Amino acid sequence: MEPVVVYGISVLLFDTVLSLAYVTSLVLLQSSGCGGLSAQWAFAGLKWAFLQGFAWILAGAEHQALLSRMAALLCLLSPVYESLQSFLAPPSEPYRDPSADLGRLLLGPVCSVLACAVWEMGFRSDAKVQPSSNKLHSRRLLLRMGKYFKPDALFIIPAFTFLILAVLCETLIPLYQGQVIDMIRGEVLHSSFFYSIGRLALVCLGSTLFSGLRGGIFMCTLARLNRRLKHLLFRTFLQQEVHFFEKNDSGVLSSRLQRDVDSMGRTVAQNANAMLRSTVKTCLMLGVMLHLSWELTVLTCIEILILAIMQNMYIPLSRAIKTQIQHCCAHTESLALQTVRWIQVVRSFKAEELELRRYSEAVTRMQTLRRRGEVYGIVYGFTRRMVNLVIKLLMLLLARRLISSGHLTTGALVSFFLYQKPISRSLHEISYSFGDTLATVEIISTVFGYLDRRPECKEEGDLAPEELEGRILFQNVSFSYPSAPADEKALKSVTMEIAAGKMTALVGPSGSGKTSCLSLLKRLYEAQEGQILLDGKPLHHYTRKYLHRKLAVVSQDLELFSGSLRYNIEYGLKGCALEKVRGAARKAKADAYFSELKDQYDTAVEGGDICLSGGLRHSVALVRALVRDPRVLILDETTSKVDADVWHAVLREVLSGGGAVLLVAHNLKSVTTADQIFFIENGEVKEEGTHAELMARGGCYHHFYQNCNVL
Ligand SMILES: Nc1ncnc2c1ncn2[C@@H]1O[C@H](COP(=O)(O)OP(=O)(O)OP(=O)(O)O)[C@@H](O)[C@H]1O
Repeated sequence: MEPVVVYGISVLLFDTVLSLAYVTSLVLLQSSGCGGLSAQWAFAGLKWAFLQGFAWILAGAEHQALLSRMAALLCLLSPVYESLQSFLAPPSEPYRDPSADLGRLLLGPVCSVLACAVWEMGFRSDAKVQPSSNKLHSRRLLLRMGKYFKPDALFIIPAFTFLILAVLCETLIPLYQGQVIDMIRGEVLHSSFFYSIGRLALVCLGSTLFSGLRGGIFMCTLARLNRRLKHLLFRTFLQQEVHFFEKNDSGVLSSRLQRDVDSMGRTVAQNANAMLRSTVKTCLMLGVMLHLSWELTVLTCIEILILAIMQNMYIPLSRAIKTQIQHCCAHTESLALQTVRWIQVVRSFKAEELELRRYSEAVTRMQTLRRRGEVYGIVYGFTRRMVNLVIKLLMLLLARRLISSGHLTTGALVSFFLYQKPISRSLHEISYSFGDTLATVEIISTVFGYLDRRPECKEEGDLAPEELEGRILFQNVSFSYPSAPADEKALKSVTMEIAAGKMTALVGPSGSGKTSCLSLLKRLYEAQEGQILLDGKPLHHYTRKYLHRKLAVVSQDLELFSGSLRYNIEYGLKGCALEKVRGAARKAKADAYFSELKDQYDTAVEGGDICLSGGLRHSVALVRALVRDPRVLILDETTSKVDADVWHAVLREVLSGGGAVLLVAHNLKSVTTADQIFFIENGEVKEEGTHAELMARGGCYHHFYQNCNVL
């Protein structure tokens, strides 16, 4: 036998001995007029102290909490029952002191054991299977979640007030209905009958009104919470370093932002609402039911115990399925998103069939999981109904006996039955909400994990000087990508100077490290060794906003955002006048083309009115760079696609203003005019000089140039 059962039985026996002693003394006390409610409460306090002490001596620390709960129940049940009886007693039949009824005193321990079993086996099993550190973690997360509701305190307080008022009204309805039924026989005055009807109508109206108000305010609060959380999470995403987006799939991130935030807000708010409503309702209803018939209440408790055990078996299964479906959903969504986004790649590899198969497999898996969940639900629902049916039959038999013996009126029986369904629903709701909240803990933890994530990059500085020359110096820069092993260096001790007013070119075979240099300049990554200086100051000392204005980049992957042409050109610049946009386009010799479009600069691009060709997209990117008045213009592999006129116009514009141009090109023809060329191979600067100097040297650049020309 489990030690905890032995301890439980021992505490029960001790309680019985104490109760017997009390009953004996009650007979004596009542004869001297001292056996009132206060005496019962005093005895309960004394008994609690004894039982606690007994449990403390008897059991070890791991069983203390359980025995304490049981002792509290054993002590509280009887005085609470008697107090409720005195509270609910009609004025015509005032409450008499608790009787020295041995049977009723022994019923206390039976009910306590039942209630303990319901709680420990039915509702607390979630907590039991979780290690205590997890429990603490869950509690901390839920408390933290509660803090996000703080700005809505003004909504929450009235919402909870309406909730309690609605529950009070709901609880009174069946009681008043029963009383009206008892009056229907016409043995009471008309005025009393109509008073009862009016009272019933009033609580019905109150319940509807308060429920509506509560629901409306909760919905409103939830919408506000959702908006706040989504804003916070999206802001956190945007602050993360590039590596974060390489590690995390975009589909999964978007699903976290939409689905998970919705789900965590909804679940926690709804469950807190449901738990509070159901707890208040259960306590009130239980009190009234005990008052109506304790025998029927015991039967109801037995039904609840069986249902709780069944539910306890069902919830972990359904929760596991729910989590699997959620993961599967995110995976399926990400598969579809990836395929649509990279449709050109998919098509060029003729991989449509493959992608379709992968997607179908994911959908089938999701369907299988959903079907399995539904089967569990059906079996569970069927068994629940069978238990309900059997208990209902037993109750009818018992009720017949009670009514014929005069212990119960028909109205009271109707009231009791009217309470029965809501009470089991309330208990079911409490345990479901509890389990559901715990199931959401994983989602909450993931979302909070993102919210707490600090970007792994240096804090931005505060330098933003009016004047900037645009001189860049790479000083012994070594760098390996965060996703690559530390010894796999993309750049190895690179030292080079990009002079202001000059055009510098980075040349080298594929994978040599050219783009890595640009990524470091854009501060997408941080170098592990060495530093990059801009006008003699480390790059990270400047504000990011300033850097992105002064160092304009035209990269290989030209992403245009949905929106107008103007939006794409002034992207990220606040309050940029149209004239400035036009001016930049004029300098890049693109204004004429843009002005011919239907809505000129307001023409929607990227999924909008027009689809720009590769060359025009590059023109947009060049104008976007020029509109910032950059001191350093970084061009990554753009020459092959852009119109030569536009390209030369842009270079002239920057160089004539004394700015620097850094060019990364495969088309070596465009670098022959550069003032300075750095030849990079395997992440190292192998040669530097002008085209003529490097060709004369006959080294790596010379070979590379010749190979490229041959190709
Ligand atoms: N995001 C990344 N994560 C890990 N390794 C990367 C990443 N990007 C590039 N690399 C590696 O870093 C090295 C340098 O790549 P980089 O893109 O800088 O070369 P590149 O000279 O610009 O090549 P290309 O001309 O083909 O664009 C290569 O070995 C490449 O595989």
